[in-house]
Amino acid sequence: MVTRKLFSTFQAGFGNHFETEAEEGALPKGQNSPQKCPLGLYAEQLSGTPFTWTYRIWPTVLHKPFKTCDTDRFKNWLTSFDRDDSRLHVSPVQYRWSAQEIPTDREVNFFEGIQTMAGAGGPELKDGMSIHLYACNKSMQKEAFYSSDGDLLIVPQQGAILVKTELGRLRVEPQEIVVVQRGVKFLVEVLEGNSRGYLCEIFKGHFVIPDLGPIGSNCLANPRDFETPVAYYEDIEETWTVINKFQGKFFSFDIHHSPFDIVAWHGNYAPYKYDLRKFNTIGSISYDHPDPSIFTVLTAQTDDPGQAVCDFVIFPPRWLVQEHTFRPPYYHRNTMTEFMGNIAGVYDAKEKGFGPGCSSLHSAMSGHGPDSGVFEKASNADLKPQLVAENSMSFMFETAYQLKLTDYAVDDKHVDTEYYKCWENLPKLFKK
Ligand SMILES: O=C(O)Cc1cc(O)ccc1O
Ligand SMILES: [Fe+2]
Repeated sequence: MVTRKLFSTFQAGFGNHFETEAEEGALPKGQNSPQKCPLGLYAEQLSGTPFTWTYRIWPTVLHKPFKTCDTDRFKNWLTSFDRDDSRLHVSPVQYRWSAQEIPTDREVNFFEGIQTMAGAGGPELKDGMSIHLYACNKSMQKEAFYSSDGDLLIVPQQGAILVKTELGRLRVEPQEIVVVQRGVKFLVEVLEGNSRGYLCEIFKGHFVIPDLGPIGSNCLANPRDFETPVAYYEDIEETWTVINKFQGKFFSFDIHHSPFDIVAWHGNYAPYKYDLRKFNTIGSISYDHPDPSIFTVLTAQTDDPGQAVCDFVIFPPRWLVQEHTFRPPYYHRNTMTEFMGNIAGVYDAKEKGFGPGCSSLHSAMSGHGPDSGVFEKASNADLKPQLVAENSMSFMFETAYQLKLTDYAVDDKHVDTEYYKCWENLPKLFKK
């Protein structure tokens, strides 16, 4: 018999220990591993760490043998950046790229449409991160995926997607993000056809909300605005394939049932989504331009305090009121590496050439800052309160690692080879 339970609710909070059951009484009371689980379910622990206990119709181990996967399907997804690989390039150039094209002549699902841009380290020692674009037009069917390599932060830019995970379902649209952790099986349905966006994969640790320090108890991304799904299951007996990325290689196995068969779970290792429009943005109310670390939504830290595997930072619509200040970003060089993307609208440091879907990279210590048009305007602006980036949303993946670039990223087909020209007209203003 086929049963589909549909729930549209979610659990609010960040990193909470949640418990949820799609059938009454499915969660064991007072213990994790009873001699016999309620409703004849199998107990299976998913340790990330932290941990989640799942109660499912079939344990994960019940599958046909692992096979190596048709590697061509995922050939643009690179994972290990420390290996000697002729497809990787080292460059301090300030890069800007056009949006990834969504194929029109063939069907591509979410994972097949992943195009790696840059990365450092790899999953072997669980240290590093990588950045990708995705572009797809097809929903996945009878096929699910899990990564043994790291956690994925998905930033849709065009097209709402349904992220169906073992622990529940999340509908995610542009201006929202979703995090799916290592090991969690999931598939992606394209709800509006053509879809694209950005991905950050971290091989170390997990994303957390940043410590607020002197900001105190609230602002930035408030914990209650994170949404974790409730349990959802399918009791369907038919052949499914599960694809596994393991140390950058792709494997698969067949199972005789839907992998989305977890009837109840409890724990604090679970996917979540967040609506970037809920971000409580703070800024200077006196003078000067603060570092955009105050716009950090999520951070994954290395072992060195303040050095991030990845800070996920956004540039939402906000008021600028600073007096006697050059209000856009200052010119700077940075020990961190800054990858930026534009989800919607205009980024205030770049009036032209960085439209929605575009990306840029400013690597460690490579100078960058506003283009000459923005410099001219902001140096002479009447400094009344100003709403910037109205209806816009840009973001940055900022990392302490030095990134290597892929063939795609250095190919002139995608690179804005004129990028350097946006600074060329900066005038000499020096007068003795
Ligand atoms: O380079 C960028 O556009 C990102 C950025 C913005 C800002 O306001 C200050 C520093 C910084 O790196
Ligand atoms: Fe910068």
